[in-house]
Amino acid sequence: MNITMIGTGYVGLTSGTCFAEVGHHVTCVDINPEKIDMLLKGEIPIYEPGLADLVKSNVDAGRLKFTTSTEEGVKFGDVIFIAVPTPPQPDGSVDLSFIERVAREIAECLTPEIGYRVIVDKSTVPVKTGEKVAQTVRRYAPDGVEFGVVSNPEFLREGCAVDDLLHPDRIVIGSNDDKALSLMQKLYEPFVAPVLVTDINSAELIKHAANSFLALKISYINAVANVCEASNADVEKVAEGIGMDKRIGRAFLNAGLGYGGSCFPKDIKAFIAISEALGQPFGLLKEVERINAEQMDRFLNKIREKLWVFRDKKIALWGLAFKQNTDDVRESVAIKLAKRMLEEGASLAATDPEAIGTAKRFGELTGEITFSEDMYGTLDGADALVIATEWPQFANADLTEIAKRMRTPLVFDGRNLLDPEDAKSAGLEYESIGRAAIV
Ligand SMILES: NC(=O)c1ccc[n+]([C@@H]2O[C@H](COP(=O)([O-])OP(=O)(O)OC[C@H]3O[C@@H](n4cnc5c(N)ncnc54)[C@H](O)[C@@H]3O)[C@@H](O)[C@H]2O)c1
Ligand SMILES: O=c1ccn([C@@H]2O[C@H](COP(=O)(O)OP(=O)(O)O[C@H]3O[C@H](CO)[C@@H](O)[C@H](O)[C@H]3O)[C@@H](O)[C@H]2O)c(=O)[nH]1
Repeated sequence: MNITMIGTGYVGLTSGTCFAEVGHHVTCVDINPEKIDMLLKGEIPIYEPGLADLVKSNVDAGRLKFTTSTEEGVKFGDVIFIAVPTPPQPDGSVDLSFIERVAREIAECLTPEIGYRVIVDKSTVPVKTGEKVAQTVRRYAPDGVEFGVVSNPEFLREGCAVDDLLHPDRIVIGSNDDKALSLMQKLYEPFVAPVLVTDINSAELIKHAANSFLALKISYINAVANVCEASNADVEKVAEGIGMDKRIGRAFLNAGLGYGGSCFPKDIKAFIAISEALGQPFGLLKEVERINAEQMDRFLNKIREKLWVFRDKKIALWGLAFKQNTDDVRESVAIKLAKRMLEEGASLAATDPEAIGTAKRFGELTGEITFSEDMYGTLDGADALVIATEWPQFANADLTEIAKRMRTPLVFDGRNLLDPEDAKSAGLEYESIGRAAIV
């Protein structure tokens, strides 16, 4: 089938490429000419394992194209996906202006001669957005145009997006239009995954409810971690023990500095705002947010207790990305932590396997900070090492080398990557989350 992806950001590029990979013909549209120029030159604007090769092979096979023209995209795709940003407004509610604009732009390019089009929302949007999209397209399109509107939320995780897209746990398709639903089922035929068909409102709600539940699991284990610390228990063992119950599962029970990234913080805020607007305040999610914010304060207190003051201390910071296997620093807890330590007068030597460039461009880190690709180099003369992102390189670090390089071998592990006994044997004074400190 012919597919158009409007918005060639993280979701548009990865999912457009995967649709091409399973045999569809895909045109990716973006209003950012620099991004499209890069892609036309064979450069990939984001770091995502496996993506560069997949883009290249599908471009070479003639199944994947890039353009800045929405009109070209609307003429091309029987199915037109919307994958544009849905950022938060200051009050937490969702800014839907990008979606509204795309709905108008699609409408203005539709003609009765083009034939039936399915307009699919892949962006994360509040329940009832599909109804608004349908109204907007109807209002701005010429008479006689035929279209259906679908919600098809995206569940990919950054860092393993290609695998998540090619082998999803489930595909959710929501629409009140039977013709649109049958085209969507045909589109997803090459994927081996259960397909859940719902009405459009339920599909939209599934996305916010799923992300909120995952964030709830993270805050839950972080709250448990605090109880573990107070009782000399080990949160890793507790997570294993509760996770072995199939009804609970071990995934998303990694205690740490809390969740960040471009999705969870904004989507939890959005779901709180949506529920409130519908007259159903969701206090539980406010508590999830509170616990998440508190994790950072608790961790900083832990460092403060040992260092006494941050001023004039050299701290090695391992991690800038919001999680492993990505160069994305949007809403990164590591960046927030770095800002707090810089504000208190520490000097930082930061490293990250992929996110140094994005962190520099992000521009939020000002003060005494240097960046280095050499993770051991950041330790020379350091008063403390702070681990903020769960990269495997950090988990597999040479502990003796860490101890050798530092001025005082104090390690604060915000992602529980190291083994406390191994750290102790290597001569490190080691603090982590929800595990008794080993001195
Ligand atoms: N990043 C993720 O992991 C992820 C996963 C699932 C869902 N989502 C959701 O998907 C949506 C997109 O997220 P993202 O991370 O891909 O965003 P992004 O910022 O990486 O990309 C969005 C792209 O849309 C383009 N754009 C904006 N207006 C446009 C227009 N009128 N026409 C054409 N292009 C336009 C921008 O230039 C940008 O390249 C959001 O709603 C997000 O919540 C994101
Ligand atoms: O046990 C865990 C798991 C994750 N995290 C943190 O949670 C955040 C989000 O991680 P993850 O969910 O893996 O990354 P995202 O790429 O943001 O993916 C989430 O957000 C996407 C956008 O909506 C959804 O599509 C995905 O299903 C959903 O997992 C990161 O800061 C992680 O460090 C933890 O602290 N503990």
